[in-house]
Amino acid sequence: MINKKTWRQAQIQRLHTHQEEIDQAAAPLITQLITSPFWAQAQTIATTVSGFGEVPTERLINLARTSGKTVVIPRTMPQRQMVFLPDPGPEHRIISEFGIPEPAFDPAAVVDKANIDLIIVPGIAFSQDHGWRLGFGGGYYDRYLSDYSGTTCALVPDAMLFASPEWTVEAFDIPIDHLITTKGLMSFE
Ligand SMILES: Nc1nc2c(c(=O)[nH]1)N(C=O)[C@@H](CNc1ccc(C(=O)N[C@@H](CCC(=O)O)C(=O)O)cc1)CN2
Ligand SMILES: Nc1ncnc2c1ncn2[C@@H]1O[C@H](COP(=O)(O)OP(=O)(O)OP(=O)(O)O)[C@@H](O)[C@H]1O
Repeated sequence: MINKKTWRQAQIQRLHTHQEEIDQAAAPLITQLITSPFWAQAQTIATTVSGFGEVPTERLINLARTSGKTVVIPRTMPQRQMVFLPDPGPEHRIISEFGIPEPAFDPAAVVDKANIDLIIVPGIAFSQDHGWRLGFGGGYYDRYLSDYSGTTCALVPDAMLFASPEWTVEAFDIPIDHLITTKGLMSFE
């Protein structure tokens, strides 16, 4: 098996060439998400502000807000830690050193992970055998999810879906509970 870093770089390149397909998959994937039981049951939802090669999340953020849910988005912290804060909206986000719009840090506003009902986890590749996930390589979500007990899901366009992991699954990797794919919902709980 080729090394994880090489495989990740190739997959990121691949996603860049599939941006149109990813953008087109967004609407049907989001429809599946908002009609799922775990969406209905979630009051506080964590998602990301998407970048290039990712499923666009802005519409999803708006849909959650208009259905009265609280949307929290990540802020990266030193030592590859991450916290979630309420989304202040597009105009009030601050661009991080990685180029990702984030909420300003306010210790009093950090949302405890026990109070996050559903985390929509970003990634670049997912496996349909067990819901394994590969991200951009920061390890932020693996660390964050290691003691998270709520529900996780991911929006997975075809270019991110693999029959089994083509990358190396490691001891710290946390599988995703529900993959939302163009072939339907795949649950691993
Ligand atoms: N839209 C979005 N926001 C997100 C994530 C995401 O995947 N998507 N994250 C999901 O985790 C967190 C940020 N993830 C990051 C992952 C890696 C690096 C990083 O250090 N990149 C290095 C190269 C890493 C390496 O190859 O070792 C760099 O850019 O130099 C930064 C942020 C939080 N916000
Ligand atoms: N629970 C953890 N505790 C400590 N270190 C961890 C943990 N999980 C992952 N790491 C470290 O983080 C690094 C990156 O992990 P990995 O390659 O799985 O990232 P990723 O899941 O692709 O990225 P991300 O979660 O940021 O999207 C690894 O070198 C690993 O040692």
